[in-house]
Amino acid sequence: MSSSWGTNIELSIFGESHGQAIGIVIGNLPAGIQLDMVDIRRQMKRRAPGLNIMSTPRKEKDEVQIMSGLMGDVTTGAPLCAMIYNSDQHSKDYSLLQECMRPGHSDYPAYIKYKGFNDVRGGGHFSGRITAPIVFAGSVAKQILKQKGIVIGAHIQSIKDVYDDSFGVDISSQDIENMLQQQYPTLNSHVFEKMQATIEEARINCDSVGGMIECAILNVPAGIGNPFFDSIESHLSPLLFSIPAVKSVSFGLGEKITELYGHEANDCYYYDDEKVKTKTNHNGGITGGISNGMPIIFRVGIKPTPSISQVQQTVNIKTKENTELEIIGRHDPCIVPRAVVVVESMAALGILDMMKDI
Ligand SMILES: Cc1cc2nc3c(=O)[nH]c(=O)nc-3n(C[C@H](O)[C@H](O)[C@H](O)COP(=O)(O)O)c2cc1C
Ligand SMILES: C=C(O[C@@H]1CC(C(=O)O)=C[C@@H](OP(=O)(O)O)[C@H]1O)C(=O)O
Repeated sequence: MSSSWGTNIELSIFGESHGQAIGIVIGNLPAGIQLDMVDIRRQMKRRAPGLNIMSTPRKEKDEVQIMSGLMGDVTTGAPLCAMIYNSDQHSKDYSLLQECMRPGHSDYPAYIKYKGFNDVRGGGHFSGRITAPIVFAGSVAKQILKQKGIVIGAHIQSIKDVYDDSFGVDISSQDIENMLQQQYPTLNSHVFEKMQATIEEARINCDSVGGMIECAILNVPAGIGNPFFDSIESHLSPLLFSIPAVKSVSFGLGEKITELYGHEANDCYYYDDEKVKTKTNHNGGITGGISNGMPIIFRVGIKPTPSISQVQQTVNIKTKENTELEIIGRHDPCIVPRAVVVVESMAALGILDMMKDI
């Protein structure tokens, strides 16, 4: 398995859900960056499991231990290595899953690829748990970007068929900061109750639900990105698709833009004092693969959590028989609320990697 990424900064993630620890090494960070560890802890808590009934009951503190790259709270320029020890593994929940393949999870393709040696416990290296170190790295990236005025924030766009509003063309940094005061950010403050009820109904029915997350990256100057293979879309998408359970990524209006005429889809320019802006932002702040100075807006679609406790049809890979599976154990009835900060983190890492002069 290769778990490395980056052209400017270098990321290498490691660990398994039921192993001793998970973590990340971040190479090529600038030296002399003062990190706000209180903010990092707050970001880690936005993702941490076990906080309420919308989440897996697995209890992990997700406390980050820095092994290298910091003196005091200031980066030294050496690889920044962060470890998070696992403490609440219930590995016996996975005994049957060594042979009965969970529909929708990585078990079957991973069994084939790794010849049955892969660790299925808690999802092993495929686990959503591996997004904890991503949130650490993303929080560092967000802090570096913030010093350049770049602000990133995401909200729950939908849970199943319950929808929040979408970002407006004139979304400001202050709006993002206000939105992020909520543990589970939405733009319409009334909608989360309905979302929560939808998640709870699925949970009670031994089922799960998915949804969408919308993310805004503000104040990226015009001119970042490249045509073709290293467009902003091309650079961010692999990171976003790396988040377990992500099934779609779209920028601006996404697929909806295909329903419009050209005169509706085009974002017309105007001068606001000396700054060039667009009246609409259907292209999500990117044209020709390059930032145009408007907010970069994208959406990520997350599938319903695969591990559900209803009876499902599957195969036993050892006995080579069709069988039924009732999964026991601890699982998120919906991944979306905990993944909001993961999406922001991936966005921050992708943009930081593209801004080579930072
Ligand atoms: C934050 C987070 C939490 C997750 N929690 C669970 C979970 O409790 N149970 C589960 O089966 N999958 C969970 N997943 C999703 C699986 O890890 C994912 O579906 C699986 O690795 C297969 O990958 P794929 O869905 O991208 O194909 C979670 C994902 C994330 C990002
Ligand atoms: C622990 C986390 O989520 C885990 C993600 C996960 C999966 O299959 O992705 C399966 C579950 O693991 P376990 O069976 O050990 O409880 C979740 O709890 C976390 O996100 O920190």
